[in-house]
This record gives sequence, structure tokens and C-alpha cells, in this order.
Amino acid sequence: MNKLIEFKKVTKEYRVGEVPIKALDGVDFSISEGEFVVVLGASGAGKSTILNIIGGMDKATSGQVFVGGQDITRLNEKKLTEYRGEKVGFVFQFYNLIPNLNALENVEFAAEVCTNHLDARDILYKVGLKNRIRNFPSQLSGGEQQRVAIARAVAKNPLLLLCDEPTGALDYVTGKTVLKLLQDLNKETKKCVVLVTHNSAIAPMADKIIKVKSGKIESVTMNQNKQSVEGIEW
Ligand SMILES: Nc1ncnc2c1ncn2[C@@H]1O[C@H](COP(=O)(O)OP(=O)(O)OP(=O)(O)O)[C@@H](O)[C@H]1O
Repeated sequence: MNKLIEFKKVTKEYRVGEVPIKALDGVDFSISEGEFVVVLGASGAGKSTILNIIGGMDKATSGQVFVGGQDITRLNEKKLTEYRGEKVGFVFQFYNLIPNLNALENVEFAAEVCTNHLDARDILYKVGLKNRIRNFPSQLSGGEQQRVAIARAVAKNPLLLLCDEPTGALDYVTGKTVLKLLQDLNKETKKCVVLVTHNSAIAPMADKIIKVKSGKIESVTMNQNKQSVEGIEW
């Protein structure tokens, strides 16, 4: 399979006052097209930093980050903003929907600026919100709001979908339905999904598991026994 993402000797240093914090310390890994990847690690390990660098929301201090063949560490601010807008779909723990737009408008608003965007209504139907498209975020449950957020990310028709603790604010059952949705979308659309979590029980649903510890890669494992979300419990 073709490589979609490649980290080469990536470091990220934050400086708070005099003290440098090494969030990433020589990180190497690659992700192939179509893979469902779980990035696993304890709080503070550097998971979100990896995701934010892939998504062009944060910049590596050193090293190279290839996405779709281009080194995104070399992009200027304008190109990086374009990259973020066109190529990356984000799903966060808290859904970050615009409160005064309904579900359909939230998805349209994000998608319409993208060249190859998909039909907002079609995607909302696909995520199971056919009867909710005129509802405002305050009129939707947490799980439904996360579905809108996923639809918003997918409707951009991005190169990859980045999810940071997407079930973190949801109860067990709702969290599982959101994971199932992400797994189904990955299967159907063949889009690469990178999901960050501290919950190791989620790992069996991945094609590849990247374990992060104290800013370093602890292991990268291909999962020989990939499971559907229904079969996973925690
Ligand atoms: N903007 C920042 N300024 C300073 N330090 C930061 C900043 N962002 C992250 N860090 C530090 O970098 C390290 C890695 O943080 P990161 O958010 O990537 O961890 P994480 O694995 O995603 O943790 P969590 O599961 O708690 O979200 C932590 O020590 C964190 O305190």
C-alpha cells in the first residue's frame, strides 16, 4: 500500500518561560492509504501533538512530515491553511459545532469552501441524521452532535480524517456507535482514519496501532486480528 503519512525524526518543543518541554522526541512512523490507525498513550504522551502536526494545526520543531508526498513542514502559513482546509477532516472530543447554525448548515458551512466537497445532506443521511438535519446543536444529544461533527469532516472529502478522543465525552453505548460509524466510513470510503485515544480497549479495531510514551514511539504494530466495534468491550 502507498504511504500517505510519514514522520521522519520529528521533534516538537514547547517553551514555557525558561523551561523547554519536549512533547515529541525523534518520532518516526508511517501510515498507509486507507488504514485505520489508533494512536495510543497515556495523558501527556504526545498523542494530540502528533495529530495536530499531521493536521497542520501545529508545526514540528525539527524533522520532516510527509502527507500525500509533500513535506508539510516546508509549507508557508498560506499553503498550510489551504492544506488544513482542503485535505484534513477533524473530529474533536467536544464537537465544536456552531450553535446558531442547524446540523445541515454546520456541515454545509465547512464543506462548501472545499473544491471536491460532497453533498452535506447525503452525508448527514449516511451518519443516521435524516430526521435531525434542521435541529440546532442544543437540540441534539452528544452522540448526535458528534455525528454532525463527523459529517462535517467527511463532507469536505478530505484526504484523511483525524479524530482526537472522539468518544471522550460520550457514554459507553453512544461512544461505540460513533466508533462503528468511523469504522464503517473507513471501510466504505477507504479514507485513512487516525484516531487518538488513551483507551487501549479501542486498539483492536485498528489496522495499525502506534503506541506513544513520553514523546517517543514505543511500538508500531500491524493488527493481525482486526475486530469490528461490536466485538469490543471495555
Ligand atoms: N501549547 C503547549 N505549550 C506547552 N506545553 C504543551 C503544549 N501543548 C502540549 N504541551 C505538552 O506536551 C506534552 C504532550 O502533550 P499532548 O497534548 O500531545 O499529550 P496527549 O498524549 O495528547 O495527552 P492527553 O491524552 O492528556 O490529551 C505534554 O507534556 C503537554 O503538557
